Amino acid sequence: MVKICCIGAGYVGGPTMAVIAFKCPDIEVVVVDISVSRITAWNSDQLPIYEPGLDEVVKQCRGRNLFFSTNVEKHVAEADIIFVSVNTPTKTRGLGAGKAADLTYWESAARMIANVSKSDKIVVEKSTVPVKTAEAIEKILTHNSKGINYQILSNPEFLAEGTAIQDLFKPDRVLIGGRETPEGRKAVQTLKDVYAHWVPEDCILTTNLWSAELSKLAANAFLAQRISSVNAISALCEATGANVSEVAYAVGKDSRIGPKFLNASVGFGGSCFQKDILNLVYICECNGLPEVANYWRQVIKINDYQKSRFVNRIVSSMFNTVAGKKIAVLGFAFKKDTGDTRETPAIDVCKGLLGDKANVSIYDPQVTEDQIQRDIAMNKFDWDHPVHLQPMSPTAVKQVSVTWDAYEATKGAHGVCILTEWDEFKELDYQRIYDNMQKPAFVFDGRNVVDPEKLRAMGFIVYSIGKPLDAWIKDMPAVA
Ligand SMILES: NC(=O)c1ccc[n+]([C@@H]2O[C@H](COP(=O)([O-])OP(=O)(O)OC[C@H]3O[C@@H](n4cnc5c(N)ncnc54)[C@H](O)[C@@H]3O)[C@@H](O)[C@H]2O)c1
Ligand SMILES: O=c1ccn([C@@H]2O[C@H](COP(=O)(O)OP(=O)(O)O[C@H]3O[C@H](CO)[C@@H](O)[C@H](O)[C@H]3O)[C@@H](O)[C@H]2O)c(=O)[nH]1
Repeated sequence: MVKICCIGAGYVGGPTMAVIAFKCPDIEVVVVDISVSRITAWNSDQLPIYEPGLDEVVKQCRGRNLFFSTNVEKHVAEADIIFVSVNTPTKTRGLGAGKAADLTYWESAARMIANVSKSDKIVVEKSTVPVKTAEAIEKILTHNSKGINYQILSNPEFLAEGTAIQDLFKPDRVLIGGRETPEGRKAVQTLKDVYAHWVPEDCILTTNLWSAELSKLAANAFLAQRISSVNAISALCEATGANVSEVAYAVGKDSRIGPKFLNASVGFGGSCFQKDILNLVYICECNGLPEVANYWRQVIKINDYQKSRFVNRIVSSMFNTVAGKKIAVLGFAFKKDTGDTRETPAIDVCKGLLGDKANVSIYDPQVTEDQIQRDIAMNKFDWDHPVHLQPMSPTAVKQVSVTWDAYEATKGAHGVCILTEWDEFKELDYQRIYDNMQKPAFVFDGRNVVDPEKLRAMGFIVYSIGKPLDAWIKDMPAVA
């Protein structure tokens, strides 16, 4: 029986390995992690991450051919194929701080593999890494190899959170990069055979190592660029009376452009886009390509602009001050159908409102108060380290309250901001919300979830990203 071990039981390691175990009953899969609490949760009924469909997949194969363990070294030593899916945060100190990927966790995993291995291994980069990481890893592994043959493959993951199981069951493509040597090709074929259990052959792409590593960064940069493009246009729509949904629809009808990923929003969030673009920017700079670096940096600048533009709209609409006012925030996760808050635009929006002394009352169906308080207090990029290495829970910010009910959050509020596109926010009883709010009652829709005309008929003053402005808001000073 082929044995797979995955180092890192996070948002990627957990679901990807669960699906491999589910689709390949003839393979034993063990997911290992240094975080005891994560592994305990994977072995319980309350999985550490919320992802539609994940519970069923895990229940089907846990204890059969899927195992979660903290015994990292034992399972690495026994495995034929080792996936490495550990954190690759943005560096906060030293050379490349604020841009370059911090490969501390990757390097320590590679050194541990070199120390404990007694048989040949295929080591698979699952984490998103800078181009040429495989070369560095190869050096670490082979430096003291005791005659062991290591083959490094790059197999970046393209799943999106909230749809991870669907994406893994039916991926657009699986990408495998390897060395162009007989041993390298053999290793690529071995991994291809794993995916071939359920992925059609023509969807499994094989390339050289560097193409695979770079394709992951490039794909995320292209995706994020689409959002920044439509968000940039949303600002112009507001200035001119155009409607961003109509513009995006018309633009996306061009088959060369396509309709997906053109939803204007308060800004993109999530653990990947910003981190991976910063990483790309740094690689371009290191390769003497400042123009290319600046081109991609602009995608992040527009994203930051969109978030601050949103906060400024709120403050300027409400007589240029939110001090002492209750602002309800509906949605804190970075997108719907996940409890993940990493780099969520809600953090920046809440910090902006708190900076103007608002009282913020937050409701998200999947995010706990503890998580929200940690996120608001945490320094930039600290979130991307194993949980037990993150700073301890800080003193709670008193101006922030968290509820488990949208009506409670909005009761007595002066304004409501919608920051995540949870389906349930479309179905709320907005008349009830209006009746229980201070007047004038404002809705700031950062996800274009509500029908502005319906809410205006109830009496709300509504701001929807990229949509024609309410007369009230139009009269307020322009903001940036
Ligand atoms: N989240 C996504 O949607 C996504 C998608 C594609 C790629 N990626 C990439 O995959 C990688 C992992 O992302 P994630 O979201 O799963 O992160 P995560 O923080 O959820 O999981 C990483 C896990 O690795 C563990 N870990 C760190 N060092 C370890 C070590 N030396 N030994 C054992 N365990 C160790 C941590 O405790 C943590 O549980 C990153 O490089 C990320 O950029 C993420
Ligand atoms: O039209 C859109 C689409 C997305 N978003 C926002 O963009 C962010 C990212 O969304 P999404 O890409 O769906 O989720 P991620 O889980 O971050 O997935 C991205 O990042 C992963 C990690 O690298 C990749 O594997 C995926 O392919 C890539 O889509 C979220 O805040 C979304 O709300 C928009 O604002 N407008």
